Amino acid sequence: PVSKKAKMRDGGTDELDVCQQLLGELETHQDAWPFLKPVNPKSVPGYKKVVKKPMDLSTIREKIANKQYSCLESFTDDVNLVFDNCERFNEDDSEIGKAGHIMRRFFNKRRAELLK
Ligand SMILES: Cn1cc(C(=O)NCCN2CCCC2)ccc1=O
Repeated sequence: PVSKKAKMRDGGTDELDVCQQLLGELETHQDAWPFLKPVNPKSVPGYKKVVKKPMDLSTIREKIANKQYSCLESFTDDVNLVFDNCERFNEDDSEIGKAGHIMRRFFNKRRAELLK
């Protein structure tokens, strides 16, 4: 049977390259400001109780560095968690709620483009 290692394609962009490319584009997006660092539960009343699994772009950056993502799918799950948490806690027409929708649309569009 083909070993897992054998799946690596020399020189081709593998899944990890796609994750790093996508994360870089998310971090530098003008509407990324609510998502760059973990939400500070002291300065956001109710957040700790409401949001069971906090996630943010700096934590995702750290998980990539620590090789904690096995595939693009596990990376995508954490990115979606950022935006799902945002929808749960913020009104759609709030500044942060609007930023979350913009960022999620941007992510899905760029991911599809990079996988084509
Ligand atoms: C994702 N999210 C973020 C916040 C938030 O206030 N983030 C801090 C944003 N500030 C920008 C410059 C310093 C910090 C609140 C609710 C929420 O769902």
